[in-house]
Amino acid sequence: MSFDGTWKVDRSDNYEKFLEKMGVDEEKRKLAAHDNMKLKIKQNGKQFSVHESSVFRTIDINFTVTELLQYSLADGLELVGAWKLNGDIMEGEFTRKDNKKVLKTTREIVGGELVQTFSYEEVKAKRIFVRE
Ligand SMILES: CCCCCCCCCCCCCC(=O)O
Repeated sequence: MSFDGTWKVDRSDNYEKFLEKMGVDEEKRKLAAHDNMKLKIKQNGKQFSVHESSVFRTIDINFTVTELLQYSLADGLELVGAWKLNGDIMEGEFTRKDNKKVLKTTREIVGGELVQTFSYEEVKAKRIFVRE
């Protein structure tokens, strides 16, 4: 199943607790709960381009699976890591540059929705995106 397309966040599960564990302050957590996140994804084999837009910012990220990628969160926190493909599932493992702790994330198409999971320090969350 292809990730290609424009996806908008529809609902989240435990996302605020995850952000809290990540150290995001309360004001930004409240905003993040209604961030209108959209991901426009294009895949060409192992190469991906992602156009991310939300109330916080709009950025373009290009990466090749398994190759190291630098990614800055909206509050400036920097991550380095890589996505890999495990069958139809994208699996990402990213290390925070500030404290060396690992954030894991996956993307998978489930029933026509894009489900992104997050895991950091035993706290797990999910965001579910629908096609725009
Ligand atoms: C505090 C907010 C946490 C959000 C965590 C996002 C983790 C994403 C990891 C890397 C994303 C690379 C670009 C992409 O594929 O969209």
